[in-house]
Amino acid sequence: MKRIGLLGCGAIGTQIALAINSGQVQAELTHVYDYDKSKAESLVARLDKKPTIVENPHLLSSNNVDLVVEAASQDAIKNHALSIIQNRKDLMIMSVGALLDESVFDILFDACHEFKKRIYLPSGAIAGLDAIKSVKSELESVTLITTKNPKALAGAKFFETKNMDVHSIKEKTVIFEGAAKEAVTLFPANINVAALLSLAGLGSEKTLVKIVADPNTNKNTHKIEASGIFGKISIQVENVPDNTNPKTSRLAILSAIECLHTICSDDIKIGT
Ligand SMILES: NC(=O)C1=CN([C@@H]2O[C@H](COP(=O)(O)OP(=O)(O)OC[C@H]3O[C@@H](n4cnc5c(N)ncnc54)[C@H](O)[C@@H]3O)[C@@H](O)[C@H]2O)C=CC1
Ligand SMILES: O=C([O-])CC(=O)C(=O)O
Repeated sequence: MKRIGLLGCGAIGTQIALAINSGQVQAELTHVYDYDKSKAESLVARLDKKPTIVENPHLLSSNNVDLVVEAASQDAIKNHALSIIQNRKDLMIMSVGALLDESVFDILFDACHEFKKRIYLPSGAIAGLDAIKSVKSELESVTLITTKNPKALAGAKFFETKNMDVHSIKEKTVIFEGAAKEAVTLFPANINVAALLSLAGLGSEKTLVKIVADPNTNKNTHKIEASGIFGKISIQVENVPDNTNPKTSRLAILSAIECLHTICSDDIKIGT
């Protein structure tokens, strides 16, 4: 059975830990870390089989684990992903936006080859990555239109740079249009899906992102429009937000659990 270390004990990390605890994912959660120790403590209190709370992220991967699951932040990837791979652990990443920094991507790509380790990127809060990957060589345009309630967008760096108060948005408003590369920097906790789409398809400069703030929605909606020699793809998901973190969709959590289940089980793999 695989031994898992968890980096980040918030909305996604908690549900992953509970899925392991219930046996839905056949693995052993052995170590957890969160820079807010109270988050790690409240998570461990909910588990029957208690993992060790480690005092720093390096202890996650220097211990005897097979895979580290990151569900923390882009900074956590920038600061810790390389040492996890160098410690010869596989890594599952939720804060995929960090990989649009080419220096981060290249270093991790090379490290995976050198240390013969894998990085897994679950499909997260979107659908259709299988198709985007398959048509990659024939893609001509990809646009992601993401609509969230302003309260799910609150706190993003974007609002500091624009001197805009998110709570003053009273009607459906396009607040950002630009390349995925810029979107993941300005909305680091909201649009990691744009990074997934970029990495699967046209890259972070050519993947276009539109972010819409809609005070009348209670869903996190992601619409992908892609076209090229192969034809057209149009996929929309209307996600229920997690009840502890409105930025994060329920689908992102379920996708992380399904990805981990696939990694941890020896059976039939469905889909690309
Ligand atoms: N790939 C995808 O489709 C999606 C990715 N995400 C991303 O996944 C990550 C986790 O999401 P949630 O669990 O919803 O967030 P959350 O905010 O509920 O939980 C994150 C936890 O990680 C901890 N944390 C943050 N930075 C840390 C660091 N450098 N070191 C240690 N602990 C750290 C926080 O204290 C918090 O407890 C976020 O970066 C989020 O943006 C979220 C939704 C979809
Ligand atoms: O969960 C979502 O709807 C998307 C999200 O926050 C992200 O990609 O960072």
